[in-house]
Amino acid sequence: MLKESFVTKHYKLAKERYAAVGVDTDKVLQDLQNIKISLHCWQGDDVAGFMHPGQALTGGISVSGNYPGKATNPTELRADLDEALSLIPGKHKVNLHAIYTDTDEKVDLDTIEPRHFSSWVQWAKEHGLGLDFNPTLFSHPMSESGFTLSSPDKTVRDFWIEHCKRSRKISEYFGKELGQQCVNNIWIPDGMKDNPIDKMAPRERLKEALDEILSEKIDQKYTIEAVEGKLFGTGVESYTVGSHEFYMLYALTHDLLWTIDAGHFHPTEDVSDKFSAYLLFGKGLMLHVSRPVRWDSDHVVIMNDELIRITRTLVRENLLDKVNIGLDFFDATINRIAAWVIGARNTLKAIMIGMLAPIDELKKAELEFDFTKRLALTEELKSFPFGAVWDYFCLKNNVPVGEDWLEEVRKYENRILPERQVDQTAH
Ligand SMILES: C[C@H](O)[C@H](O)[C@@H](O)C(=O)CO
Ligand SMILES: [Mn+2]
Repeated sequence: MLKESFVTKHYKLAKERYAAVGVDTDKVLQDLQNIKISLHCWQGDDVAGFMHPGQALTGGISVSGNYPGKATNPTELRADLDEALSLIPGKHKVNLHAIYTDTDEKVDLDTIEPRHFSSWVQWAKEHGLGLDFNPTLFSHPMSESGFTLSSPDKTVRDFWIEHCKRSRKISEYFGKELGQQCVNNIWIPDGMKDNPIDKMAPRERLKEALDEILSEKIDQKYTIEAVEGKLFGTGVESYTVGSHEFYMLYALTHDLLWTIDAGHFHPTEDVSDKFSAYLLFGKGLMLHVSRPVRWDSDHVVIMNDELIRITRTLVRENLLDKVNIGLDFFDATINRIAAWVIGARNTLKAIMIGMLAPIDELKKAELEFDFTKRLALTEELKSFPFGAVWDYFCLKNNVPVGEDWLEEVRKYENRILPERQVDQTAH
């Protein structure tokens, strides 16, 4: 374990080094303190949820691995989230899916109500957390055809419209109870494995369904819809009804958020390039920070160039108050709590790295066509002592510095998870 005096001494040196290029590290730490990351609950149980135990994961997404000890009920999931959040500096949000109900009642997606999530609200209040929400339009008999809101079958469409309407009410409830806006993110898996004859009709049906879902006005102070497109999913390689262009334009014309999931584009696309293009016209974005490896594989977020490009863009272009940042990955080959901690700490650290730069000076150099200075300075910054600033941020937030958090996860794993293994085999 690093001594407090060691971390402080190193921070002082780093502060001096950054001051030499006009960067105020104390101000950066203040700004970083205000950043909220929405932690996706579904990393804790491999996107299973608690509504329909044993239901297979469908919708063209999949989780690989079978690491022992996954959460099997809301109490366990909240305990795991508590553990993860205790290792992540700052105050954050938790992102729930509709299948994460906490109730003894027999309830389905078209009958859920706010009260089925009251324990989550209670918990969020106790921990000073915000909540986000997602209707779940997959892993259900009504999505078996591969179509939900765009289905040609009216019974199927109506089921999902009802579910999405109810999800809005749950989001509104979260927003009212917690005093902060809840983002209600709609993603549907609809699409076709092979070439369709008609790409227009499913999109017309999706548009009509969304119009119907949103027909009741709800105060955006409490909740706002975000709509998430995708290039393709497994089994729907030829056509995705909710494509990027569809949702970008829907969000723009309906005063909503457009969700950009870093794993949902062609692997060579730079998603950070889309922020300024959209935000010149649109209200805001929901960002799903993920890591696609060759495709939408939902790997745990690491500190790679893609992540840095995303966070640097958010900082340099002053977009942090227009972009809601959430995580979206699911890996069961490693400890699930560690997965949250690694992804969240990396995202925060990458935002901090974006902030640790003489941005005004770099913008001035660019305006003056001094591309030599721009390149020289940005390259030098890559070896500045940002690690010492991060360690100090962790220390100030009373969370473990450096790799010490892993020891905490191991202790939790040894104390808590074996009991679950017994339970899981017993069922
Ligand atoms: C489980 C989520 O709804 C899902 O990850 C969604 O956000 C997505 O990205 C689907 O590929
Ligand atoms: Mn996503």
